[in-house]
Amino acid sequence: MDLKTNQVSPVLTDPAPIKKSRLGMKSSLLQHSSTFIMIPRKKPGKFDDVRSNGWLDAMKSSSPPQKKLIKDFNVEVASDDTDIAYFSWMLKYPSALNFFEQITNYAKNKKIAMFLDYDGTLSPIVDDPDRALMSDDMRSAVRNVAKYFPTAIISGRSRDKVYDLVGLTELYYAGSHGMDIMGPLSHTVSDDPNCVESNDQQGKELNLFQPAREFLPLIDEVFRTLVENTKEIKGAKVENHKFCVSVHYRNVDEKNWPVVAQCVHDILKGYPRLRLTHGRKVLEVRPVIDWDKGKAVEFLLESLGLSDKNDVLPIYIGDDRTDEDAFKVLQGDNRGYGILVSPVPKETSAFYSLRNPEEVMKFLNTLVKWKKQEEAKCAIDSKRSM
Ligand SMILES: O=P(O)(O)OC[C@H]1O[C@H](O[C@H]2O[C@H](CO)[C@@H](O)[C@H](O)[C@H]2O)[C@H](O)[C@@H](O)[C@@H]1O
Repeated sequence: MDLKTNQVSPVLTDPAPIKKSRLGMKSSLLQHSSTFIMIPRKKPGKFDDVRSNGWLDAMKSSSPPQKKLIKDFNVEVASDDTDIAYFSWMLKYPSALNFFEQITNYAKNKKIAMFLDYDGTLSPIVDDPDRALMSDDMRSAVRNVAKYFPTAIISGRSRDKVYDLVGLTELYYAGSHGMDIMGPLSHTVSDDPNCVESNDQQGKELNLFQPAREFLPLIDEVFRTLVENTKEIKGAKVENHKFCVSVHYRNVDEKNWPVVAQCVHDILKGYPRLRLTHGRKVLEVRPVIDWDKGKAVEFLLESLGLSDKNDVLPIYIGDDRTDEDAFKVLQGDNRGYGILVSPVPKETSAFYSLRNPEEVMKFLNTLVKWKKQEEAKCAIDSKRSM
């Protein structure tokens, strides 16, 4: 198939709706009663495309500001209006730490499956994506969680990159927003032509699922074009994540954000089979296929033999817009818990919240401690009944 010349609409932007003219009409000829009023057509401005399609608004709102927390006797004190807004938002999305008992009451006699995003969830957000390292303490928290619950990392980064950063063999990894999954061997999913048997670094047999395989040459081509066309924009950085491309503008002067947006927009016009989504100060170019982090969660649950079961509780922890697809999947039919990591109020389909990666670590450690206690109780009970 010629992936460049398909009829699909050129770009789907993620968060912001396409703005029509105030009257919802595209034409500059507005009909009024039976007469026509001529409105002079405005000369197109340099960045009209990215202004009118909402990209710039989405870019401006794409990452919460960093805020200092005041601590007083271990109690966070509302320092300003932002804190008050956060606390009232938490009434709708309570802290998974404060509501830990409710979570474990529900999880009793259920099998928890843990899904974790990487950036902003396991590692703090930093200026240089290559320096987004997770702490050793976080690594050991994730390792312990994986001892007790099937655990997968689902990241926007390439699978290899996220594996290098996490470095744990006990987990499953899905890169490129779920378009590159190394999951358990399973007969129910292996019939799909995009699924092949493979081996991980340790030689363990696994299933490799890559639903956007045919897009590889196209992604590579667009990556090289983006690198070339953004090279004059100070601070812009382009990453190749195999099945998607990230264009970072975190380190670009805000006055040049329209230049970044327009550049990506112009390139995408030539690739109708690719689309744009927004992440935290990053524009993400990916194939127009019906696949996202939510679909990856469903795929992994199926591969693990944990799909459609009442005694399974999937938990997904993530911080970004792309994680919302996974939250929605868990929200549907009350299947499981999405936990949004955010220090500021955000519209979300998650059920609970955590403020930052430190709280994520605390949550994971508390979960492991609870599980150990449950197992110890079970062991005592079964001894008594012998
Ligand atoms: O799905 P994720 O694992 O959360 O990956 C999403 C993107 O994460 C990285 O970018 C983000 O984190 C960087 C490091 O803290 C930060 O500099 C950047 O502004 C954030 O957008 C990664 O570099 C992207 O390619 C991922 O798509």
